[in-house]
Amino acid sequence: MKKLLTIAGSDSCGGAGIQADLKTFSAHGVFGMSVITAVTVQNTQGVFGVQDISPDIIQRQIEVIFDDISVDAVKIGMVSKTETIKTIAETLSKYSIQNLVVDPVMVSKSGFHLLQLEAKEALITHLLPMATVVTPNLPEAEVITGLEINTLEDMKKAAHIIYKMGPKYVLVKGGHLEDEAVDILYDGTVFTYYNSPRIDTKNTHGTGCTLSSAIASNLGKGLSIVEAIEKAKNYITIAIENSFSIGKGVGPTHHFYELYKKAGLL
Ligand SMILES: Nc1ncnc2c1ncn2[C@@H]1O[C@H](COP(=O)(O)OP(=O)(O)OP(=O)(O)O)[C@@H](O)[C@H]1O
Ligand SMILES: Cc1ncc(CO)c(N)n1
Repeated sequence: MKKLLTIAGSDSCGGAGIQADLKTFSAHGVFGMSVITAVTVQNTQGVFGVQDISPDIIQRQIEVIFDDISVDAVKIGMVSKTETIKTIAETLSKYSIQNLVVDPVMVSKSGFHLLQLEAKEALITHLLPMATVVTPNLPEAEVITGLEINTLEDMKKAAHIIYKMGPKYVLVKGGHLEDEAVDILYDGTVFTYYNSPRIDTKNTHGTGCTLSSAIASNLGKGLSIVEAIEKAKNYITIAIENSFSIGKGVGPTHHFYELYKKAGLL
């Protein structure tokens, strides 16, 4: 079985963060491992607090995994603050990482800062150059580039600027666009479009975490970047189509829809 690692924050209500990543890994038939960077106090209505894990414990979690297990792909999500980012980058650089998906998580859908404002520079300097692919949503791409992004042309411009920061590929996600959910991949030369109709639901908690973990799973299984994103886009679209309410706010996507259907559990 392929072995996947997520380095991210815990979401107590289970729809985003580490919990979404591990569910996505399981749905892809890969073995999921986790290094927790921060514990959030979170439900479907918002994020109400955060406790960062100490850099030493983050470093040692990463080291014991890589010293023991060969990891086929890594996904990085919520990294909270500068010290955490530097620790992750320094520790990972001691190992040869095959596939690294960096989801530059900044602000939750409810508006909570999951990345401290001053940590943006560290994320750009230390994590983006290590990434196989970086997956900003529109607000994140705006913060990283300083552009205002409203159109597909703006998304392409942003992808170009982010590409220059060092990742091998950039995927600018259009989940925040009005009509269609178009994601654009840039490899330094060619733009590849991934289109899906906009699904009319409020239950989109953890869509970004789920997509980036699905991409990491597919890269870990040896798919090319274009195929890995194509399959991941298909997976997230089905997960959003079958999303559901669990509380009073923004509900999670369905990580296991296809599997449950096959198993007769729906
Ligand atoms: N309503 C929707 N209908 C169809 N696809 C969507 C919708 N919302 C998001 N997506 C898709 O989900 C994926 C994740 O994109 P999105 O921009 O929502 O990430 P995100 O904002 O980082 O998510 P989060 O911060 O909640 O984890 C993309 O492929 C995007 O196109
Ligand atoms: C822990 C965590 N990571 C990422 C996100 C972004 O969806 C979230 N809401 N919570």
